[in-house]
Amino acid sequence: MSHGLLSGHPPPSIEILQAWLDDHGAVINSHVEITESFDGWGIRATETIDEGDLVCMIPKTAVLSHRTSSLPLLTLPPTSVDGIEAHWPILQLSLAILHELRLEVDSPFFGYLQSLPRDLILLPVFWSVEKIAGEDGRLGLLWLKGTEAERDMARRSSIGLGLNELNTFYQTHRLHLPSTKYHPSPSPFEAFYHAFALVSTRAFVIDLYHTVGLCPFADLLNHSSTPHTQLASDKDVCHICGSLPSCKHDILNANDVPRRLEQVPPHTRKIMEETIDCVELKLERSVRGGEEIWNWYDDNIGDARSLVEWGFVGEDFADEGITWELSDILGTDISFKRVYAGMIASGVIKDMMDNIDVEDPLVGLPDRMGLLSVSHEGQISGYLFAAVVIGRVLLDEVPGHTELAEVMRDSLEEIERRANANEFRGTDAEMSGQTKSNTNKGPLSPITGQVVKEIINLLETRLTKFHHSEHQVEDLYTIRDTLSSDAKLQRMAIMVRIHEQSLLESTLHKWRELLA
Ligand SMILES: C[S@@+](CC[C@H](N)C(=O)[O-])C[C@H]1O[C@@H](n2cnc3c(N)ncnc32)[C@H](O)[C@@H]1O
Repeated sequence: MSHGLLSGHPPPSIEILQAWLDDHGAVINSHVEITESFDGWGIRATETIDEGDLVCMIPKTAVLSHRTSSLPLLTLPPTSVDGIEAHWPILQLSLAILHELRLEVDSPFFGYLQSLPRDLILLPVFWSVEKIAGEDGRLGLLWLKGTEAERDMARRSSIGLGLNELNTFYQTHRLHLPSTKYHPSPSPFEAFYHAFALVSTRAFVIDLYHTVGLCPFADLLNHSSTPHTQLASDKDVCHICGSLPSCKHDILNANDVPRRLEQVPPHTRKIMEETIDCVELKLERSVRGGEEIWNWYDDNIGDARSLVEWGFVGEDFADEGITWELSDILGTDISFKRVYAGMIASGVIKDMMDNIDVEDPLVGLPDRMGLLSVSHEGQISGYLFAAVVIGRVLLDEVPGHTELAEVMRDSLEEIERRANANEFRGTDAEMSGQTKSNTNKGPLSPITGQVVKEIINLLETRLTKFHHSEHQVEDLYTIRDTLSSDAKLQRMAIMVRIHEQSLLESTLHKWRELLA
């Protein structure tokens, strides 16, 4: 079933978009052009453009947000979904876009809206809807079983962005959307899904007033983890009227400077009074003529997040890796969680990690505190290691903090020494008499042996959660390559699975070697 929006209009037109951008005061570098890329559009340089030059500058009045849309402001509904407040801007923007799409040519944003993808973007959240994603979606979801994408979807559902939550939200609001000339009756759910997918794949955080919005032209840039540019916008505007310079809503400090602008140097404040508030894309490195200009969408976008939020699987694979929840390791026993929380708070885990001085350690310290993960380099996070020691090895005999810290540190040192010696033997077996110490021979100490077995067990269990977990990575490539050409969703899902399975298996191999 179709969403029924902009049906009967000619296909997206670059000329109409360009005329609309001109009318709205957008400044576009004369050496860039819209080009075909990834089943859609992207932006390319026609000549070399230097670092620091502008790609585009879009007045905030041309940003489509719940503030610039004519949809009356909605109030936050009472809801049983925890955390929906944080996602209210996304849902509100989705409704605003739906309203503007329902206005069709009567929307002041029509010249922009007509340029957006017309078909519903098949994000995994819609894959279970048979009439939308069909058999490809159903089978694709099976391939996502046990992957980070499945966990990410569950997390989004818990904060109000799953399919059921979207349905409940739209069910509540659809009757309150104003009738329009072209859509006198409420639009079907697919129409809201379409608007939501546009937000998920192309909205930016704008500022305190607009919160999130669609930024015409800037949203044409495709993503890379080695981008040329990223969107810049002054965020600290007045949250009531959106003004960047001082306004009547401001609370002033003793020097009559608005508190929100205290950090801004006086000459910059003066410039703000005289210029139009815009969002900007400036080149952070130069780009050669003919090259596509890449944007940066967010930190930590790996396969799974990229698929769940943007509907594609890139080549970057650069997020937090494979993750666990604390309850996966410690169960529901609150006493283990207390001990673990105490170890984090007292900095013991960080100290333990700081003491390890080997090349390419098996256990590493991730940027995010408390992250339980296997990183893309195949490193177990120090937090995961600690949780395994506390919850799976010491079991009922959890000793005091000092003793526990010693057990963990000794065990980690033994593991890293052994791994290092294995590496040394593996790479330079002929060199004799250079084994680093006697502790690198013979069986591991009982506690360390147990820790290693538990980590192996954790990784093996994760592998069994996959759909058809008996398949080897080579089998998966074969399955992917023999899929019919229209099985796009399954193909993406299998790629996510292949990357995660390969990472788990190579990590597992290193830990099994410790027992060999
Ligand atoms: C902000 S839009 C970029 C413009 C979009 N290509 C268009 O035609 O309108 C983001 C969407 O572009 C596509 N995209 C962006 N970067 C990509 C990449 N590296 N690989 C594949 N698709 C990408 C995805 O469909 C994504 O949801």
